Amino acid sequence: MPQTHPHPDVDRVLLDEQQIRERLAELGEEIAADYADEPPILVGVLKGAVMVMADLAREIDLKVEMDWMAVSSYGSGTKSSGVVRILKDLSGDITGRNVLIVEDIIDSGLTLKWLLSNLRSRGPKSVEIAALLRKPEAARVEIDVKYIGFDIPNEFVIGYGLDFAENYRNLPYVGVLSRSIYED
Ligand SMILES: O=P(O)(O)OC[C@H]1O[C@H](OP(=O)(O)OP(=O)(O)O)[C@H](O)[C@@H]1O
Ligand code: HPA
Ligand SMILES: [Mg+2]
Repeated sequence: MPQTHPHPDVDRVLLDEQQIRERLAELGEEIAADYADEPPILVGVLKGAVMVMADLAREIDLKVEMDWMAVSSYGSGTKSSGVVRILKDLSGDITGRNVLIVEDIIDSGLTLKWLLSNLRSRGPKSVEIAALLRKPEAARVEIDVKYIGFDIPNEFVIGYGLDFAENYRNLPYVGVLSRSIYED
C-alpha cells in the first residue's frame, strides 16, 4: 500500500514525491543532452543512491550502463566517521569511459572526495557527479558537482534511500528526522 502520511519519526517533510520526480526529470534531460555523443556509465553508490539511480536513470533517454559501488562512512550514527570503506567494488572496467557517479546526498563531502580520487585513478575519460541533495553548511571539503537536485539545511534527513541506522530508506519522500530519535 502506498505510504501517504509522514512517518511519526519525521519532524517535517522537506521534499515530497512530486518535487523529487520533477527535479530528476530536469536533471535527466540535461544529462541526456550533455552525454548524447558518448553515453556514461552510471555508478550508483550503495545503499543510499538506490532510489535516485532507479528514478534518474529512467529519465535519461540514452543507452546508459549501470554499475554499483558500496562504500560506508556513517555506520549507525548521524556523523561521518571520515573513514571510507569499500564494501563492494564496481563489476566492470571504466578505463576510457565517461563515468557519472549517482549519489543521494553530499553532506561533509568526504565520501565523494574519496570516491572521486579512487575512480580517477582507474583511467576513465571523465568523472562527474549527480547528487539529489547537498548540505552547503556541512561541507568539510570542496566538491565540484555537475548535477545537483536540491540544496538543503544542515539537518539529518531520511527517506528516499537515506537511512538512520538502516531504517527509513523506503519512505517515498525526504524528511528531517526528529531529534528525539537520536538524542536522549
Ligand atoms: O558527504 P558525506 O558526509 O561523506 O556523506 C554522504 C554519504 O553518506 C551516506 O552514505 P553511508 O555511509 O551512510 O552509506 P549508505 O548509503 O549505505 O547509507 C550517503 O549515502 C553518502 O554516500
Ligand atoms: O542527513 C543524512 N541522512 C542520512 N544519511 C546521511 N549520510 C550523510 N548525511 C546523511
Ligand atoms: Mg547511511
